[in-house]
Amino acid sequence: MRDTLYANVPFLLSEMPHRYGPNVHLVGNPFLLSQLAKLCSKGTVQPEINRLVALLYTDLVKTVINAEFPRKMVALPTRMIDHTPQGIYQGEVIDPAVRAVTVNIARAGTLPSQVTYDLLNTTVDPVLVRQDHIIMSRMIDAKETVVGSNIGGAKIGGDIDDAIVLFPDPMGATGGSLSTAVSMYKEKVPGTPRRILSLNLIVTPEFLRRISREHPDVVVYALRLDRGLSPPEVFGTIPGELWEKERGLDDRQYIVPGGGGFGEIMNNAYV
Ligand SMILES: O=P(O)(O)OC[C@H]1O[C@H](OP(=O)(O)OP(=O)(O)O)[C@H](O)[C@@H]1O
Repeated sequence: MRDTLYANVPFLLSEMPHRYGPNVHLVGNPFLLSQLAKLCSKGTVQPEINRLVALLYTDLVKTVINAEFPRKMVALPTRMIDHTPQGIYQGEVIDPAVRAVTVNIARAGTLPSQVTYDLLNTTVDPVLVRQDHIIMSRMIDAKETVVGSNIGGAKIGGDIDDAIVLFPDPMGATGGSLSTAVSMYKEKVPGTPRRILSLNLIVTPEFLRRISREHPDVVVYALRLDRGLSPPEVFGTIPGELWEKERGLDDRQYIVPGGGGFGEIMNNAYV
């Protein structure tokens, strides 16, 4: 007789309520919000910056694996099998036979993608895990307003058929970078992905609007929603209720309250 206790393990994601639709998940996690607040504050410099980014992504990726990755039933003998035939764990584990591709959106996405890649390699069969690289930058006009995103080069290591494709990028500001990257995959990389996931530390309502319009199939997991420049009537409302009025970007398309340009602070390069 086998114990079915772990045959169907629930995973309840702690989420902030919102009205952005079912493909947006605003993770509710006080520990991570504390670490993120530290990361965003003025006195935090390297090496603390990268330590915090790595810590936050380690947790966010685990959350996403729990919520999104398929599972399978196993019967794995434990060390006790030498003493008793009952020494077998029977229950669910993350299915190791799933393809996963993490995309490094250089530059702020580089460390998050490396953390994601390393964690995926310890969770599913490493043969099925890949990291791609895209060099991207937001283009600005003479007034320093962001006018689009430009791909300067890419190393794509194969197709994405049936793969879970992850885009771990700290800031979702205008959504231009993610939208351009996802479009490139859809248009130029062969195969139909199983799922496309965006893993962000901070997103804006503007980012969510653009992604949900241009790529409604993308599922977003974010640790924080920033809408600090919204008119007063927005504050206190459930996020997304007054979506058209919500504003998280300043005139230079930086996130408010935000934490500065993460590509800049992580690389100590203020261009
Ligand atoms: O949603 P968007 O408006 O496209 O902005 C977000 C992009 O900007 C940041 O990157 P980083 O500072 O590395 O790049 P940048 O030079 O393009 O700002 C961030 O990590 C995103 O990649």
